[in-house]
Order: sequence, then C-alpha cells, then structure tokens
Amino acid sequence: MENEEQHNTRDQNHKPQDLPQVLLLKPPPVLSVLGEHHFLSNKYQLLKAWESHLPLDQFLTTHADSIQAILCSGAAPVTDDLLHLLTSVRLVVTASAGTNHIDLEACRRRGISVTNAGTVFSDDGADAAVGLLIDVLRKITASDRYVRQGIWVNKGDYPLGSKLRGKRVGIVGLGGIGLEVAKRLEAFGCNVLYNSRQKKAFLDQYPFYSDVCELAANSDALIICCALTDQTRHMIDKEVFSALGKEGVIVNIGRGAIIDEKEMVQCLVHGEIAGAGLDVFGNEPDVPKELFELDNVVLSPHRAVFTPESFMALCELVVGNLEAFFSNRPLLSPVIDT
Ligand SMILES: O=CC(=O)O
Repeated sequence: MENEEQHNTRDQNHKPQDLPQVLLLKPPPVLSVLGEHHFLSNKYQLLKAWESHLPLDQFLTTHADSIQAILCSGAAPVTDDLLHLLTSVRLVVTASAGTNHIDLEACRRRGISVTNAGTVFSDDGADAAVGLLIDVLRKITASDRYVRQGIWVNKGDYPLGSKLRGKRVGIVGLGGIGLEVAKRLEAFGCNVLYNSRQKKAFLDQYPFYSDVCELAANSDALIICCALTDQTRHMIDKEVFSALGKEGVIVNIGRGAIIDEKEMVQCLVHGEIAGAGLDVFGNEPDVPKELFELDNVVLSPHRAVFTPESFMALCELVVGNLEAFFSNRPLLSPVIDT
C-alpha cells in the first residue's frame, strides 16, 4: 500500500498549470474541511481570489480564459457578468443548498452545469427548524436568560410555554429539508400542512394549500423551508402574518428575503403574531435591532444546516461532483445538468 508521501510525490508530477482551474471568490464555510482534502488539492488548481495580491477584476481577467469551474457558497454572487468574463467556465459547484446567489438562467443559457448541496443538509436543517419552533413555543432560551440573570430568584416562576403536540404546522417548501421537518413534526404529534410549487402526488397524508395565505390561516405555526426565487421573495408578507394571527409563530431557515422583514418586525413588536425563530435575515449579518428586545424571538446566525458531520458529507459531495464532471460521469447533485 502506498504511503502518504509516495501518493503526494506521484500527484505532484502534475504541473499545477496542467490541472483544471477552479475559482473560489470567497472562502466557502466548508473550506476548512475541503482545504485539507488531498483529492481536491492534488487534482485541481484552486484559485483563491482573496489570497491574490491583485485587485479582484485584474485577478479575474488574468485567469479569464482558463478557469473551468467555480466553487462558491452564498458569500459571493455568480452573476451573468462574471460568467461572461470567464469564458471557459462549464461548471458551478455551490457548497450550499440554496442557489439564489447564482444566476441560474445565465448558466442555462451559457450551457453551464450547476450542482448544490443536494440533501446533505436536510437532517440538520430540519432539526434546527424544529428546535427553533420548540424553543419559541416553550420559551427555552428566554427562560435560560431568566435563570442566568437571577430573575427567577426575585420574581418567581416564569410564564408557561405552549404545547407542541396537536399544533397545526404549515411547512412552506416541501423539498429535502421540508420533508424531514414533516417527519419530525409527525413524531411530535403535530398536524402537518404544506405549501409548495406543486402538490406532491406521493404525499396524500398532508393537506396541500396552493395559497400561502390560506396555509397560514389554517396553521398555528409556519416553517419556511423553501428556496429564495423571484416568486418567493417577500412571499411572507403582511397579509400572511394577518392570516397567521396573534397566536401564530413563524420559523425561517430558508432565506431572510422570503419574508418581508420590515413587516415581520412590526408584527412582532405590536403583538400581531406570537413569536419567531429565525436563522436567516434579509441583510446578514445585520439583524433588525428591534428583535433583540423581544423575548418571544429566538435568533440564530445562519447556522441551521452546519454541523461537522454535514460539512464532511458536503466535502465528499463537492469533490464527487467535480470528479464526475471532469470525467464525464453523471453529476451527483445537479441543479442544472447540461
Ligand atoms: O443556508 C445554507 C444553504 O443554503 O446551504
């Protein structure tokens, strides 16, 4: 069996300039794991834009004809202009489930394949969504503050939380994460309803609402798990909050911009909905300051889907997609397969 040293020596026989160039505009969160990945560093020339001494536009122009793939996350957009400049790009691999930072239409038009995180994040995303819901209903982090700040001793018992069992929970977006949320909520004894682009023929057990307002009117809580697209931007608006009502709770692990955040803040401040569990925001990492004052709001810094375990799985998927693409095999988690 060859040892690590032999393995590296053999791979180093490739001159870096012979290897396919993969552009990274900003470090994706998974890079700490990926950077260690021998396969990736031995088989590709990773062009890390932030490490270059050149200004970004000069750096890109220098490599414009030779970059064959882009490895990205939500941190830097992949625009039509960028793809116009990088004439040899044939693949965009995003280390995220969401693809709203990529101009998918431009990729389609230019014959560029796109892959995402597939279902790698579904379990962790669903766990976090249900965790946020339970936290809001049972006031877990709020009561933690109550104890830590010594208020329990002075003021006595903390107000009661609300029961999860029996709640009607409307899931907006029944993809990989949404389905896992539904499974978990069933186990907790909730009634699951959903909205998505289309009714899922294979899922008779959950009532489908084509109208998100109607879903909200029939739900005690809404969990947003859908993708951010032109159709879903600000889809959760004043009307939806009114339909959800004073006792209603909202959880968002999708993207901040799916919610009209200004309206949500107003509804929370004025008690027009009961609470919120939020992992994502309209302008991260800035979070509307009004939310900091509200004990019925649980905040999390866009970490719902990230665990060391999901990072390891993501790392294998990213490498697998690059390997598949450059050896003409089917992509593992295609969003666009050209
Ligand atoms: O938000 C995280 C993702 O889209 O993967």
